[in-house]
Amino acid sequence: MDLPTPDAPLKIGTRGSPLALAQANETRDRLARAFTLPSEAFTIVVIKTTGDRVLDRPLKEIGGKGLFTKEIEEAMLAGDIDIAVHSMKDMPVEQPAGLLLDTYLPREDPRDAFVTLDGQAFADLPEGRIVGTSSLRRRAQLLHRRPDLQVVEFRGNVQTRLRKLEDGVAHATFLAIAGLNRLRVDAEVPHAPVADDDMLPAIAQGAIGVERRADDDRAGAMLSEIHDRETGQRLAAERALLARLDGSCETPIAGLATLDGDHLTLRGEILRTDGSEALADTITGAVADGPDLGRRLADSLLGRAGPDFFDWRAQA
Ligand SMILES: NCc1[nH]cc(CCC(=O)O)c1CC(=O)O
Repeated sequence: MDLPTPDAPLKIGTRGSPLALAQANETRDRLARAFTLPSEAFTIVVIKTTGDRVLDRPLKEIGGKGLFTKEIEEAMLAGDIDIAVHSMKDMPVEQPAGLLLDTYLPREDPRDAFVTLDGQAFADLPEGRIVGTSSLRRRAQLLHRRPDLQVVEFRGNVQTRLRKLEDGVAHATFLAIAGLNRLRVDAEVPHAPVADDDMLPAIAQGAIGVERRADDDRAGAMLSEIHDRETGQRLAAERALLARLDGSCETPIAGLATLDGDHLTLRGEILRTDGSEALADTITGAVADGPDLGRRLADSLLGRAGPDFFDWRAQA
């Protein structure tokens, strides 16, 4: 294998947000360590995506899959970059022809963080308060558990959201703990972890995936050295559940797989967008059967839901 050098570096494509850059840097550092290469043997190429351009509108209005990935995947197919680093929870279950997404870094804490100016717990939020979130899943879970709360649209990076809390736009918001940890702001942002029993996270939350061209053997060989097998096993089950439910990151679906030796437990939840109804179920089996467990859990949820449950299907 011809390893990359500072003169012929491996090009790592990523969005330019602080979290995306942290994830790209982590990928570069893991590759450099695995092959004892200097970090100059890699270059990080920032690519602006449609999703980055339209920050003023709710994501669900813009619609369409691959909002944050299209330009990056085109650059990879064109050979302008060699690999691309993604938050797996934002990734569609299928990739464009010619691309593979089967390398995962060790997963961070998958739970959500409840963020308020004083770091209080979710359970202590007084009645009638305003919560800011742009996630359909968090909105639906919140309204289902706490119909007294008011939910307002909330976007932007961590600093923007904290400023909105200070300005009184909302009393609380939710962020993925993984994001806070990877940005190394977990000490500065007052937050309390939300137990996954109280609020099941998004499918693949906390996991970073690395995509490559299917015919790029060098990238394939290099990525196999940094792949985390257990994260791959958990995501295989979770993403099979998502695929069968026909969801995207903008639908109220939650799911989390955990491993105990050869044993896998997969929990899933689907909700009506307005939170009026939630269905949850758990399935357990052999780790090797993860994708099948995901499909079976989806079928059991779909069977209980009935045809009119899925008002979100029309939302793309
Ligand atoms: N949809 C945005 C997004 N995509 C991944 C993360 C956090 C990191 C992760 O889940 O890996 C976030 C922000 C958030 O939900 O707080």
